[in-house]
Amino acid sequence: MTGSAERLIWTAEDAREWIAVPTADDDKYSRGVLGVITGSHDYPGAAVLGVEAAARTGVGMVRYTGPRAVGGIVLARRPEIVTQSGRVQAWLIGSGMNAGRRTFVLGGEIQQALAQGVPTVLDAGALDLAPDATGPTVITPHARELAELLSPRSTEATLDAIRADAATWAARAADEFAVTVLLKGSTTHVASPGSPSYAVTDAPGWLATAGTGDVLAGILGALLATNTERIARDPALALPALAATASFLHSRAADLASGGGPITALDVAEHVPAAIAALLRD
Ligand SMILES: NC(=O)C1=CN([C@@H]2O[C@H](COP(=O)(O)OP(=O)(O)OC[C@H]3O[C@@H](n4cnc5c(N)ncnc54)[C@H](OP(=O)(O)O)[C@@H]3O)[C@@H](O)[C@H]2O)[C@@H](O)CC1
Ligand SMILES: Nc1ncnc2c1ncn2[C@@H]1O[C@H](COP(=O)(O)OP(=O)(O)O)[C@@H](O)[C@H]1O
Repeated sequence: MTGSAERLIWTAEDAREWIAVPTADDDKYSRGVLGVITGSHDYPGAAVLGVEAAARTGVGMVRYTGPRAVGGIVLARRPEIVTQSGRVQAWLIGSGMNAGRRTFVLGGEIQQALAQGVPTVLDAGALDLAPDATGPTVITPHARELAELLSPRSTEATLDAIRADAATWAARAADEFAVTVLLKGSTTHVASPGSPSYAVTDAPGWLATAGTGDVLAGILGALLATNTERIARDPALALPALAATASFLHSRAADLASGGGPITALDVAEHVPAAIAALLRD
């Protein structure tokens, strides 16, 4: 089995280093534009949640270019979102989509996005595209999705095996696809080829509710879009650090939203600004 045995717990001190705080010289384009292709007729909510989370993580602009009908729903929640195509610094693709129902047109648009080679998050219904990724890429499966992804390549990659040794399987998938892997769960494991592996611990169990993974993908997309220079300089350092930071912020936003009680996914997205402020303040 390949992959690093080293595993580090990601802390607030680590995460703080990866928040790009805007300066007086910044404008919306210099801060970074995140392109988003998510949601579907079946799961429009996933697009709303990811876009909400990205916008609240802090980014110059979010361009939503997923299915047009979904774009109307996204705009109804967030009029700040731009639905015209244009240049982007990073992509978030796949939340709320079904790979088996990808139309020819949508598949072409996703391939065009991937061909740009900019930092990309592949979630849910775009995980099958991990082998096609050309740029710096983070995939964000949960254990079942990772089993589906790996099982054609390894008969050992069962759901039970992955649950029993999540860190090792995250590292194995990272090597297999040459991407950064963020494997979701009560502990989230981040692995990247040639880099140390990180674990994000202490997430509240209340996070186990529909749509919180879509929120995490949005947070990560915004972090990639706002850190493109650091990613270009040293992708092996930056990608796993940004993935672990996204998971850390997600968890802290959930704590703030919860106060010890239940949460919804949208509550988590709404508390991301306070989680970032606390990180920068403390
Ligand atoms: N608001 C939105 O738009 C939201 C949109 N979302 C979007 O949904 C998409 C799919 O996401 P998902 O990972 O949840 O996979 P999903 O195919 O549903 O299930 C996988 C497998 O789980 C199992 N299973 C099912 N029910 C079970 C049960 N009661 N108890 C135990 N097991 C159960 C069942 O397997 P089985 O047990 O049948 O073998 C099933 O095959 C993804 O694109 C995501 O972004 C979500 O984020 C939610 C909010
Ligand atoms: N028991 C748990 N304790 C803490 N966090 C959890 C737990 N179960 C799941 N999570 C987190 O909740 C999120 C669920 O994401 P995901 O499985 O993609 O759900 P969805 O597809 O509904 O958005 C992930 O960030 C995961 O790490």
